[in-house]
Amino acid sequence: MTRSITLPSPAKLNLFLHIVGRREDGYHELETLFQFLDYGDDITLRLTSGQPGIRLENPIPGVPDEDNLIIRAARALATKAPGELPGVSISINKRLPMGGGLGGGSSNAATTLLGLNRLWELQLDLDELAEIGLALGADVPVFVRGHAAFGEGVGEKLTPVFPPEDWFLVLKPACDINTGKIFSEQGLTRNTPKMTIAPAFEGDASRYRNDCEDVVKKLYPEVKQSMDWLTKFGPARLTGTGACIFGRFPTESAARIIWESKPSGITGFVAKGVNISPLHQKLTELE
Ligand SMILES: C[C@@](CO)(OP(=O)(O)O)[C@H](O)COP(=O)(O)OP(=O)(O)OC[C@H]1O[C@@H](n2ccc(N)nc2=O)[C@H](O)[C@@H]1O
Ligand SMILES: Nc1ncnc2c1ncn2[C@@H]1O[C@H](COP(=O)(O)OP(=O)(O)O)[C@@H](O)[C@H]1O
Repeated sequence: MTRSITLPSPAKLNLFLHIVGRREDGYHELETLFQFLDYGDDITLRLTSGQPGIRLENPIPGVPDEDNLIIRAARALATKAPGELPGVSISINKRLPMGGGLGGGSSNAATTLLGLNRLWELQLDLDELAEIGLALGADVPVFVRGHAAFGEGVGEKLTPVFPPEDWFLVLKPACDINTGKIFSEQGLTRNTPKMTIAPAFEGDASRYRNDCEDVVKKLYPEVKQSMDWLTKFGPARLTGTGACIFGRFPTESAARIIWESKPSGITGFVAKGVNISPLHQKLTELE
């Protein structure tokens, strides 16, 4: 039996994000293109047979353990086990900014689900894990399935796509944005027409956008400033409901040159877009 495993928990970008309607429960219906980045957190899961229970060795400041998506995912998975499970000790090396629109919490949940499914030898398939994930957050299923995808509904209806694996400069303006606040804004565009076919790529900037961008720029001048700066070098876009923005580049060095000239006070990183999640790449290597 494997006793310990360290797995990546990558970021996602919403290469575009359209709001095409609203459900009766108030949730917004989206059309979005998800691609992963080869950059993110790492999670180590270690079985502790003599010591039952689920423990997080390094809690995330500001996130109580009961709310932490790692713990919530582990507990949700444990309810699917037929009998007694060995205990597990979990630690996280957090690199992704929280509340940045990079899906860090959702990715952590997916990595925990897939990792513990293997360590606990539960043999749940991806459909079952995606269903457990969806109850934790709308972005969890795409991380569970691990392929770049056109997402519909709240993001749970996924069609695999193959956008080009370009390089991205991701900037994190110095503000925290609450997803619920953006979706409750009056001025938000909620009536973008639905697409008839799943687009494989968002190359044509005039057709694809992020519908949250105008509202976010108005409410958070930090985002507008970063966007104005990045736009000098090419098209820039918001991911999710922000706060992170990104620019696309054909090579790593092209992205790094711009990164090195960034104004002081902005954090961020350079990473490659990938269509197979680094989590799934690692799990395949371990087979
Ligand atoms: C917008 C997206 C796009 O990938 O990413 P992020 O910016 O969070 O990374 C996601 O759909 C985020 O989904 P999820 O992570 O489940 O959102 P939550 O933070 O739980 O949502 C907080 C609140 O926002 C509103 N909400 C969220 C998603 C949605 N499709 N419609 C909504 O109206 C709901 O009021 C919800 O209670
Ligand atoms: N393991 C986790 N990592 C990050 N955030 C978490 C985690 N568990 C719960 N959260 C909560 O989820 C919120 C959204 O975080 P995150 O998923 O990183 O951003 P976003 O949804 O904007 O992409 C955080 O502000 C935090 O309160």
